[in-house]
Amino acid sequence: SLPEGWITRESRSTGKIYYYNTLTNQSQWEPPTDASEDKVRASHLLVKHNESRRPSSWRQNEITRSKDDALKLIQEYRKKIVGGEITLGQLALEMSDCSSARKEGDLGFFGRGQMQKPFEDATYALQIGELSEPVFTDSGIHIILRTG
Ligand SMILES: N=C(N)NCCC[C@H](NC(=O)[C@@H]1CCC/C1=C\[C@H](COP(=O)(O)O)NC(=O)[C@@H](N)Cc1ccccc1)C(N)=O
Repeated sequence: SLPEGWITRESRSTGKIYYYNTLTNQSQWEPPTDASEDKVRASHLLVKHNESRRPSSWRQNEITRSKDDALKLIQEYRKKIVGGEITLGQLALEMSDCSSARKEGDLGFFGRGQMQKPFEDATYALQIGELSEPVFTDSGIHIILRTG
């Protein structure tokens, strides 16, 4: 069987079978490797903006801040976390535009092929316990803490 989100498709032009991930819209000729062994765990704080793919969240019905303002906010949050003033989880609880806010930003374990590519690559590049720089996805701007 294929890892989560992956299906096989037949190429219209060549009739060859290829692999498509319905979660990330990735497509590739080679069969996706089963990422079950190298899963990671992370918490994140998401700040959405008016160019986000879904500019709405549990916190704010219509999100109108600009991408620049979202980045300024994320940088302020990151400074507070690095300075030890507050933890990412506590800040995510009140400020994250993701539904994982209610779990202090915890996303649980995930493998490759599940999250949007910039988010996945940033998380896999972190050491456990390390906090990312601002990460841009179609959802908005994130700071990510790798926890597992
Ligand atoms: N555990 C999974 N596999 N759930 C599917 C992930 C889908 C994936 N999501 C993302 O890549 C980004 C990065 C992290 C959060 C996220 C986006 C959005 C917020 O952005 P929006 O979609 O409004 O644009 N939050 C989510 O998806 C939440 N279900 C994440 C979550 C919440 C609670 C518990 C676990 C996971 C994607 N391929 O779009």
